[in-house]
Amino acid sequence: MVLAIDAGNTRIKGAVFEEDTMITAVFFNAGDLKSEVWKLLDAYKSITDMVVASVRNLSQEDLLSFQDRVQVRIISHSDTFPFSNHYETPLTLGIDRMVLSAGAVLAFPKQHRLVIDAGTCITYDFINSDDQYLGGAISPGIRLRYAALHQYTAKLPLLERDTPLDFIGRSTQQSIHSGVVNGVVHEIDGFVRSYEHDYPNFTIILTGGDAVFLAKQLKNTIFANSNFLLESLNHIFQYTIKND
Ligand SMILES: Nc1ncnc2c1ncn2[C@@H]1O[C@H](COP(=O)(O)OP(=O)(O)OP(=O)(O)O)[C@@H](O)[C@H]1O
Ligand SMILES: CC(C)(CO)[C@@H](O)C(=O)NCCC(=O)O
Ligand SMILES: [K+]
Repeated sequence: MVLAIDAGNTRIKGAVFEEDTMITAVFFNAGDLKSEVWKLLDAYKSITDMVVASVRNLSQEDLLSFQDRVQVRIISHSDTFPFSNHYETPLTLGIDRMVLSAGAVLAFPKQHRLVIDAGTCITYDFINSDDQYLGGAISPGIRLRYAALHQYTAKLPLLERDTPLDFIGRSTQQSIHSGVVNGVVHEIDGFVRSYEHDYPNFTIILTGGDAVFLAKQLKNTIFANSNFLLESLNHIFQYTIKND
């Protein structure tokens, strides 16, 4: 069994895989990494490997403390990925974006793919059918947009994510919901249209903490897979790392 760890900007996600099947998944804060991982290692004695993708500075000491129990593999830029990286600054490309792109190549061979990760940030990653990673975009995520409106103004309240009633916001609250949520929906629909202009056919993968919420509101029929990064970590492990 494999324990996949996705250390995102806001929270950490962990999942246990038996071959291609996810057995369990948990969310926790960075401060609870050690105790939460040990809980899983104790509950699933067959876990032999732990694969970690992190965009944050995790305590190396914490990670190394698991070494006696499992083989710890921290994904880095020097690992082998199933695409050629055409980013102009490949070493600054986020590890999460690299893992998602690798997962897209492995799960959807021989086609153009657009990965949209709606998390703390919204990232767009495009990998063409020749398995060349071209790049994409980074914009603020939904929670970040609500927080920024509140933090950088005197009058705007901090609101929780909610579906806008209409594109015309008829109150301060409705204006904020429309601006943030419809703004993101139009952004995604707009990016998809731009890509469609250059690439008539491509597979869209929508993931991240806001994926399910957004899928309901997008014009395009896009299915959300909230676990795509964890599944990609498992995929990378099964198909590449294990044989290294
Ligand atoms: N319990 C939750 N805690 C935080 N964000 C949540 C939660 N449930 C849904 N969300 C939504 O998920 C988004 C954050 O996504 P996610 O959890 O994927 O971020 P993350 O852990 O920082 O990962 P990443 O850095 O990969 O984006 C927020 O915009 C928020 O609206
Ligand atoms: C954009 C984020 C913060 C999204 O998690 C992460 O992928 C990251 O830190 N990226 C580095 C910059 C880049 O990808 O070009
Ligand atoms: K993200």
